[in-house]
Amino acid sequence: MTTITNNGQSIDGQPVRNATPAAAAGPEWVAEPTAYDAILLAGFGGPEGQDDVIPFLRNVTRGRGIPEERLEEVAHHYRHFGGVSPINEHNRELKAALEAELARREIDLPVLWGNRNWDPYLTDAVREADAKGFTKLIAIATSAYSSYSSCRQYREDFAMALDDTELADRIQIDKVRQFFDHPGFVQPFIDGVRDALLKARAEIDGLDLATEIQVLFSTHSIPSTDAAKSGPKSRGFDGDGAYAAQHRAVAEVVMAAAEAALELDSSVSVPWQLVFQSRSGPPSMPWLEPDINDAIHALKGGPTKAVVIVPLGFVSDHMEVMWDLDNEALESAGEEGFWAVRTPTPGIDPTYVTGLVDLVLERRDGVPAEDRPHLTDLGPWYDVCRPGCCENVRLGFKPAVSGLVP
Ligand SMILES: CC1=C(CCC(=O)O)c2cc3nc(cc4[nH]c(cc5[nH]c(cc1n2)c(C)c5CCC(=O)O)c(CCC(=O)O)c4C)C(CCC(=O)O)=C3C
Ligand SMILES: [Fe+2]
Repeated sequence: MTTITNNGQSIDGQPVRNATPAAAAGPEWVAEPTAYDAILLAGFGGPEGQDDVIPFLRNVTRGRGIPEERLEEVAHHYRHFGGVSPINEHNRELKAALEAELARREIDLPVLWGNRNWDPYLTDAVREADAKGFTKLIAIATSAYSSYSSCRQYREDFAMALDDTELADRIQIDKVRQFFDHPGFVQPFIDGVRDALLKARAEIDGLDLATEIQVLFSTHSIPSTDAAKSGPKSRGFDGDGAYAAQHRAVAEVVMAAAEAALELDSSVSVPWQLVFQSRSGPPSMPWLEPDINDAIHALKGGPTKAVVIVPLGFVSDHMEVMWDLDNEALESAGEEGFWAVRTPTPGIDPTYVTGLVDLVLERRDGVPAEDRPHLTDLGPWYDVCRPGCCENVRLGFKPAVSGLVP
């Protein structure tokens, strides 16, 4: 078994990204305690009928140079499910679960919900906040890692919503830290990998966990230029930036915990790799690789009999999980004759929901860094993003909230 590293050791043949551990990154990244009026649950948004599909895709891809063929392909994924993404329903359920958890803990914070790309929009949530007299919002974005698409774009869209509603001088939106290594987010993945390994061992006679199974941690591919810019410059991430380093560090933690739960001999480590999915953009533009399907086909001819697919980059079973994993990746595994399962996303797992409430409270109360739960050396992540953190070189500078002003 390997340990979490920041110091250039190799993890299962994958290069390790050098970076300053959070503890050494300076004390200034914990924000002052703040008396918030409400929580803003910020979702991606998705279509809820055939007529929504094209307008939704236009919203997502505005100004992004996504080829027309890719849009048609993605529209087909949605059409296959009646034009409905389950993501809005997931966020309704998450909102209800957060409200129940807040009530249980007697915390008086209403939850407002708004999406980046579909109704209800962030502008609706901001107007609702104003109508109710709320001026200080703490946002939870349904996205755990650092990158343009998974962090900064939410912050830019908050700024845009405040601009569009002309409420920027009345309403403040802060955002909880990226929670990739918060135990509430990680525990459901640990449980899922443990259960999958137990199932594989029970169903495949004489399975050798040290050689005959591969755990594939899958996340959304992003353009390599976005990956390189993910995380603050001062932390010194190289290569594919904080985005890749965070996923690798979390995967390490998940594997170590799952192996411990199976009481494997300490000499046995279960093979795993980080893979990417759902690439778009023109073929000429480099995105993070390997693609999950290529990675599965590459296992052909080796000792692998079984694959465990872990949707590490996602918080719920939305379209990227239902189509790209449950449809395509499981089919790729079938083509190679591999036994395969896909493990759950956090969804509304009570551990995850409790963790999200804890993330809000640590901001409200200004909990010091040393008391903040985190499972990797890379965290606990920043309350307030640094200038240039997760910037998008293709789209250029756009104003964002919840960060230091350059
Ligand atoms: C890192 C990341 C996450 C994880 C973090 C997070 O969750 O925020 C994520 C989530 C999601 N992505 C989603 C859907 C789409 N993403 C697209 C396009 C893109 N995603 C990107 C990155 C990410 N995406 C990028 C770099 C692009 C290229 C265009 C651009 O630079 O923006 C496109 C356009 C067509 C296409 O190119 O595929 C669609 C339709 C849905 C909703 C699913 C549903 O409806 O159930 C969800 C949760
Ligand atoms: Fe996406």
